[in-house]
Amino acid sequence: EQRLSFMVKHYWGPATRSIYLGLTCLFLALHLLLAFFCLSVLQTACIPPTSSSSSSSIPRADTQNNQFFSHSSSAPASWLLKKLPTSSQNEEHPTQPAEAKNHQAKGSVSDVMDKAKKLIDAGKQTGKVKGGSKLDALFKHPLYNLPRPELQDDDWLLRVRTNEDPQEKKSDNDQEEDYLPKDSDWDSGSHEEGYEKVTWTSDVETHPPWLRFHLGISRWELYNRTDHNLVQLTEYLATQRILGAVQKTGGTQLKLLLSFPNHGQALLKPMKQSRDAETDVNLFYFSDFERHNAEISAFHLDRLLGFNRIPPVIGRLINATSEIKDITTDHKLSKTFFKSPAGNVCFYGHCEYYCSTEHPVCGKPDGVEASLAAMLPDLTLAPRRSWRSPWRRSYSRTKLAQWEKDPEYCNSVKQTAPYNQGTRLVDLIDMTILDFLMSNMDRHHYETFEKFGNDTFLLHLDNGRGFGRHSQDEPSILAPLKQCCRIRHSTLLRLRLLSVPDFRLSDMMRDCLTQDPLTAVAPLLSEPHLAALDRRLATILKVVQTCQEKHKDVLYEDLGGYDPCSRPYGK
Ligand SMILES: Nc1ncnc2c1ncn2[C@@H]1O[C@H](COP(=O)(O)OP(=O)(O)OP(=O)(O)O)[C@@H](O)[C@H]1O
Ligand SMILES: [Mn+2]
Repeated sequence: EQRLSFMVKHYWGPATRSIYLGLTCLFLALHLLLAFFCLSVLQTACIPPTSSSSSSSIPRADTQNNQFFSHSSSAPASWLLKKLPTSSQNEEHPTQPAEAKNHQAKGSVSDVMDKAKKLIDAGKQTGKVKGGSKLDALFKHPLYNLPRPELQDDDWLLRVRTNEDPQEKKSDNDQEEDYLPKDSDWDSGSHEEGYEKVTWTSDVETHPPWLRFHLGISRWELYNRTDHNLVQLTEYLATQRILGAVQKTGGTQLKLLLSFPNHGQALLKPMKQSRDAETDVNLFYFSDFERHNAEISAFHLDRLLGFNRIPPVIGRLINATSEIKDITTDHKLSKTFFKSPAGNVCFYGHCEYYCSTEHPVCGKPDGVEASLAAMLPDLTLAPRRSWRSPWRRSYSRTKLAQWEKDPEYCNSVKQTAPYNQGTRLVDLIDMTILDFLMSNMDRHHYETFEKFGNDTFLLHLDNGRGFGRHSQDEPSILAPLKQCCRIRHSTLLRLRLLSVPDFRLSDMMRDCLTQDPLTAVAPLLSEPHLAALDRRLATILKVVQTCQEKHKDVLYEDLGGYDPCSRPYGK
């Protein structure tokens, strides 16, 4: 430093020197100011205004856990090109985005600072600007950008086989099926009428949105929220020409499998009753109608909670005549079409519940509101396991389930595989929270991808029976949380964030839902349904608080020493 000041003295005049000093002071002052903003913004966002005891319940960790990294979001398929036995082979794959390598540094102090800077900008906007920017600010919050373990090759559900893949690999212990054939195989498929000729290669750029979605599924989530492909996928579902529509078997109510020209598919659930109809109080949960707007809203709610465990769902106005009746190859389905006394096109299909002339799906005159969910990869490529929920209802008008009779029920669940290790129990609690918020009593089963064994997320499929009643809550849905008194730390912090006025869950949901095409017809959730979300969120937070007053190990620590609320600077 002496040398430097000597040089400054030697070469620069006294005037320049004072400018130099002034600039240094300004630089330091700006940094102090920045630090001050970071603290204030992060603290207001993380600590709810009402709870004074809550901050003490957040354990403070002192070290940054360096084993955590976040993974690249932009080009998931490039990770799947093939198994890479050594790191040196990495260089052979120029398709791996440079970004992926840069992301290795994520989770570091500088990264947290980066996020904090962005937050300051976002924080300045909140309150001033309406709607959308609050949602942006929410998703920019560190709680929605937590460092994740770096994904290994076997953390991806599927991978693309490339020409360089040695043939003998198949004879290894490697049992996995490769997702895409070799590039040279592309041309050999037979072509069905209307379907596009497949021109995909291992290059991500050539993949349609549905394929990118499949290739982006990982061990811990169904999609990466920041992946640009999600926007393309939702647009794709909303606009693609419908080439095929057949009834999908499995389950109890009517649903259709749609096919698109580039071989993508969607699961359609039609609107069967007026959108705002509250479920009849005398109907059992298992007799309740499925609602298309519940499927759409559940996707957004799950995403807002930071889970990312529901396949993307959008709303679409379907022409029952030209987009179903005229094109279907399903004769049993086409036979159920009729014209109602009012002159509307109706159909009812074949299924266990509500598939009759008395419960038809009717257009106005042929426009039918429906939810379209992106299809998961075919079961032959990515088999799934279905698990019976330990808190499954009895599905009987008279019998009670074991969990309804035994207050110590959770103790036995906690000792039973797979709930006795890993994240399975807290994953189930996450699902419980989602279900209580939307009042879904119909979660009898859940599914996982077989490939990932027990160390994986739970798919939250089938949400059609949520959002049935806004005037009433269903406390029994919270039984797993109440009985086990266990919750992921990150989940709890996000729930608290969503109860802060700036990020109120109902406001966030309203904003998310306005992005859906069907909002043009009518809001997907009425105001009473949105208000019910805030009320139920408060109930969940109260249940957790009661747990914390009675028990010690309520929080499942998943932040790995990273606490975005108490230590915004890492060190
Ligand atoms: N997006 C999806 N992609 C692929 N398969 C799906 C998707 N959503 C649901 N499924 C599968 O379709 C089956 C039936 O769907 P769903 O559970 O929604 O119908 P349902 O009629 O409500 O069933 P149930 O009466 O059993 O509740 C599910 O078991 C699930 O495995
Ligand atoms: Mn169902």
